[in-house]
Amino acid sequence: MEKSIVRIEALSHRYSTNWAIRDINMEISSAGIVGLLGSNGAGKSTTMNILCGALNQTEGNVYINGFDMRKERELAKREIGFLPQQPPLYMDLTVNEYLYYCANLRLIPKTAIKGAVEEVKERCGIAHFSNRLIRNLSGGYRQRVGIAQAIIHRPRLIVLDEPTNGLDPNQIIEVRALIKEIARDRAVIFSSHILSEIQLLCKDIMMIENGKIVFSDTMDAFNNYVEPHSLLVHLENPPSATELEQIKGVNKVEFLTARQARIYFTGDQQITERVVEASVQHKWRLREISIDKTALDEVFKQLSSKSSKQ
Ligand SMILES: Nc1ncnc2c1ncn2[C@@H]1O[C@H](COP(=O)(O)OP(=O)(O)OP(=O)(O)O)[C@@H](O)[C@H]1O
Repeated sequence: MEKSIVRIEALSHRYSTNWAIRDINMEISSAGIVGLLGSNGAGKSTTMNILCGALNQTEGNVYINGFDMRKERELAKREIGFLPQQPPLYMDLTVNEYLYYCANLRLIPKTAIKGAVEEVKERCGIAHFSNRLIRNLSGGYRQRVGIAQAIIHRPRLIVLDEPTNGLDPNQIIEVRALIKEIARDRAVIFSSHILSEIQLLCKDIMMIENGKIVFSDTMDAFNNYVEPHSLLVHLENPPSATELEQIKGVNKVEFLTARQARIYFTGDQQITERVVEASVQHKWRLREISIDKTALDEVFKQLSSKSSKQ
C-alpha cells in the first residue's frame, strides 16, 4: 500500500497557557484539494505551521510521506511546499533571482535548477515576468510566485494558508484555476474562512472550530450534512417582512436589499413551495429562490451543537 502523504495523530498545541488546537487527527493519501475551513482564530495557521515544520507541537505526531516531522525533519520537509499567509517573498529580487534562490534552498541539484525554474514559471504563468522585480508585480502575480516557490522541488504535499486573501475577484479566479491545476498530481491543503470558496475548490473538507475538528468528510457529505436553515429570495414586488413572516414555518425575515430577502425557517422541506405559492397568490413576482447553505456562522453553530451531542 502506498504511504500516506500526510498523517497527523492527536496533535495539540499550546501557546503559553492557552491551547490553540486540541487532538487533531488527519490523513491524506491521494492527490486533490482538501479544504481546512475555520473562522479567525480557529487554529488553521497553527495546524499548518506545525504540519510544515515551522512550529514545534506541544503534543502529537506529524508524518509526511512516512517521515516524522520532529525526528526526520529534513526528509519530511522535502515533501512539502508551503505558502504561508504572508508569502515569503523578497521584494527587491526579480522573479528569476528569487526562484533560483528558492531552488538552492530546496537543495535541488545544481544541474537541475535551470530546468526546475523554467518549469514552474511556465506552470504558474509568470515566465513573461522573469526579470521583473517582485515589488512591481500585482497581488495576483505575487501569489503565483509564492505558489511557484512552493512547488519548485516537486513535493507531494502543498500547503496554502488563505492564498486568495486580499486579491481582487479576477485574481481570485486565476489563482483558483492555478491551484486546481497543481492539485491534479499532488495533495493540496487549502485553508480559508470562506465556506463558498472551499465548496468551489475542494473534494474534502475539514472544519476546525476553537482548535477542534468539528467535521471531516467529503464535500458532498458536508453539503448533505448541513441542514438548510434559510432561503434567499428576490421579489420584484416585495411585501413587508411582517407579511412574509405570516407564511407557515417562517421564523424571521431579513431584507438584504429592497428586493432581496433572507427567510429563516426551521427544518421544514415544504417551505420553498409555500413561499412560491404565497408569491403567486399575492403577486410578489418571485424572480429567484434558493436554499442558502452558506451562512458560515449558522453552519458552525449546527456542527458544534451536533458534535457536542455526540
Ligand atoms: N504566537 C502566538 N502566541 C499566542 N497565541 C497565539 C499565537 N498564534 C496564534 N495564537 C492563538 O491561537 C489561536 C489559533 O490561532 P491561529 O492563528 O492558528 O488561527 P487561524 O484559524 O489561523 O486564524 P486566522 O485566520 O485569524 O489566522 C488563536 O486564539 C490565536 O490568538
